Amino acid sequence: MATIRLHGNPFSTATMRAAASLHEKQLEFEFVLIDMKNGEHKKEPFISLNPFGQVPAFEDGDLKLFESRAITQYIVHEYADKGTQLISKESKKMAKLRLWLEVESQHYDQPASKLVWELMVKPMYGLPTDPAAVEENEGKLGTVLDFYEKTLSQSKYVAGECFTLADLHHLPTIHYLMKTQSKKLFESRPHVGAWVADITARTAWSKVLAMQPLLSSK
Ligand SMILES: N[C@@H](CCC(=O)N[C@@H](CS)C(=O)NCC(=O)O)C(=O)O
Repeated sequence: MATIRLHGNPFSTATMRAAASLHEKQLEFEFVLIDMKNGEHKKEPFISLNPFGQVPAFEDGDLKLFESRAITQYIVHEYADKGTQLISKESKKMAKLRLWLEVESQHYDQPASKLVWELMVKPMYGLPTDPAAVEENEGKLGTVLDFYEKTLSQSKYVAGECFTLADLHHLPTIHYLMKTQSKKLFESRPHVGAWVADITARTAWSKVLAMQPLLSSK
């Protein structure tokens, strides 16, 4: 098998998303650390892998990809017979799964990522949090999570009774938001809270988090 390489930073949500799919699929891969503090993501050789200068980038033999959700989709299709089955062969189940991949990227991710920025990243860099942005995005995320609560009262995972790629895509932002005041948005909705507890307890996810202290010296 050709060497799989994931280029990124272990603290980046998009890198964590791609890494989670590799660990769920029990694939061996080489992690190439991109030192973002020194702007390695804006220079060669990384910029040839992602012209937009954002982590992660990915290689599998002669295939080169960027955009974390495109990377995970490739991994789950190419390695469908390995590790956790994260997609479905049934077209109706797959349609629902695709719908939830869209819900995550088009409705959930924007307020969730803004809250991660305001409540986790800005304080780390000594920048002031904007309370108005927090209030606005907590409101937006709460509305989105009301729909999740309804869905998760009818099925264990967002796209049905099995953990899928649609659940996995949420993990990085949930991980950071559960360390902030915004965790109340998840915990105050009982089915959402149970889903968060379930998906964050996965072995593959603990392997993603284990990449952080090991590589945090750079
Ligand atoms: N949509 C992209 C987003 C990638 C992204 O925003 N990466 C961040 C780290 S999580 C980054 O590289 N930020 C540095 C920058 O934009 O200059 C993906 O999912 O891969």
